[in-house]
Amino acid sequence: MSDTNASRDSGAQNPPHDVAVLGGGSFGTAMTKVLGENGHRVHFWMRDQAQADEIRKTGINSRYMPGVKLEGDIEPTTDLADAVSKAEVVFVAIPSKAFRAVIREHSNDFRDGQIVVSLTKGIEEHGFKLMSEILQEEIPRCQIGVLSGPNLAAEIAARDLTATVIAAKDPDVRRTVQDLLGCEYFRVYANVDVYGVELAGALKNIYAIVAGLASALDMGENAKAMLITRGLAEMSRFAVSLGANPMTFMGLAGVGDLIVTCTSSKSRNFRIGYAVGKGQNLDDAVKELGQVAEGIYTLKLVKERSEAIGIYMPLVRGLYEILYGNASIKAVINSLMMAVQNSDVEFILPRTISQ
Ligand SMILES: NC(=O)c1ccc[n+]([C@@H]2O[C@H](COP(=O)([O-])OP(=O)(O)OC[C@H]3O[C@@H](n4cnc5c(N)ncnc54)[C@H](O)[C@@H]3O)[C@@H](O)[C@H]2O)c1
Ligand SMILES: O=P(O)(O)OC[C@H](O)CO
Repeated sequence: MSDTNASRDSGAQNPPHDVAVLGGGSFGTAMTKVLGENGHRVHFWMRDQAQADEIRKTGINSRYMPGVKLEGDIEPTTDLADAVSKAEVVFVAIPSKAFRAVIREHSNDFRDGQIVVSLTKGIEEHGFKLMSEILQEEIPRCQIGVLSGPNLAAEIAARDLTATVIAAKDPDVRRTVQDLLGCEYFRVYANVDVYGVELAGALKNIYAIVAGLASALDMGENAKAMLITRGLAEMSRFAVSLGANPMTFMGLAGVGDLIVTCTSSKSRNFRIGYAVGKGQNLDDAVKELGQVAEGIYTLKLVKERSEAIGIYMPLVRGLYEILYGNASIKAVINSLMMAVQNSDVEFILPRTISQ
């Protein structure tokens, strides 16, 4: 599908490139739209032939982004090897549960030095691996990056002002992705803390579910602020203990993404929490959503991991008890509010400040 009228009026300065986007869901579609509008030729891979045919014919991915027209030089395809072979840079928006399998099956199709950027905000079940670690293991000869931030797909597709973060060790990767994606409504910041940026994107989904629950129960604005702030403290404590930079959690990929997913019903994780808060059972809520809510899987993994390494995460534990342990929401709230362990200490202050 090619549209000669599609322009780079959105502000990108660099010449057009061939890029691939893997994953035909909401976020793959949103990123394809940005890249197409920036004038790049986008090889947009999805597994469903009918969906690829629809996009080729109408420019619309009606299952995941109804009413949104993809403009520009977009090539929908179900041939992943072909998409990857033509691309200078590959963006991967495949849910974490399927991420490794797809990359492994096609690992020989990637080239030495090819830039591969994960857009996925999840953790692999076995071994607590992040997506960039999977890329490193499966296609070690590629240059790897991670994109994360407060990035609701529907708002990006509507060209609402948005900022994101590209994290990569290599400055060329960071600059290339900034050039490809940046435009008048999409601003791309850079960070070297790949692990922190990526882990923040996965962790915030847990607190979005908590915030959805709180919203369903009409808990009020004070409670919302408490949950977001204590969620930030909890996720930073966990991530820093695993090697992330604490400053990352003060940025877009940390507190920024936490705010947007904890305050918007456009977040699928928030919607799962809301549905459960209104009395729906988790499986039914997931079925009704019909899209991925990574937080329900991340929650289990983070609970196990935090207990294994001795990091105090009361919100994670409480949500786990509600979603997987049949605890009543009221009982969990009560135990969280009355907990004594650590709860009266907001920060462990540096000695110079506390004295
Ligand atoms: N939607 C957003 O606002 C948003 C924003 C930033 C990051 N993300 C992240 O992007 C990732 C993808 O999310 P999404 O919003 O596109 O999900 P989605 O539920 O909208 O779509 C998921 C897509 O993955 C495809 N898929 C599932 N299993 C597959 C497999 N085995 N092989 C190939 N394709 C498969 C589905 O067919 C579908 O096209 C998630 O990790 C999510 O956290 C989403
Ligand atoms: O819809 P969610 O909950 O998967 O959140 C989407 C993005 O991660 C928001 O930045």
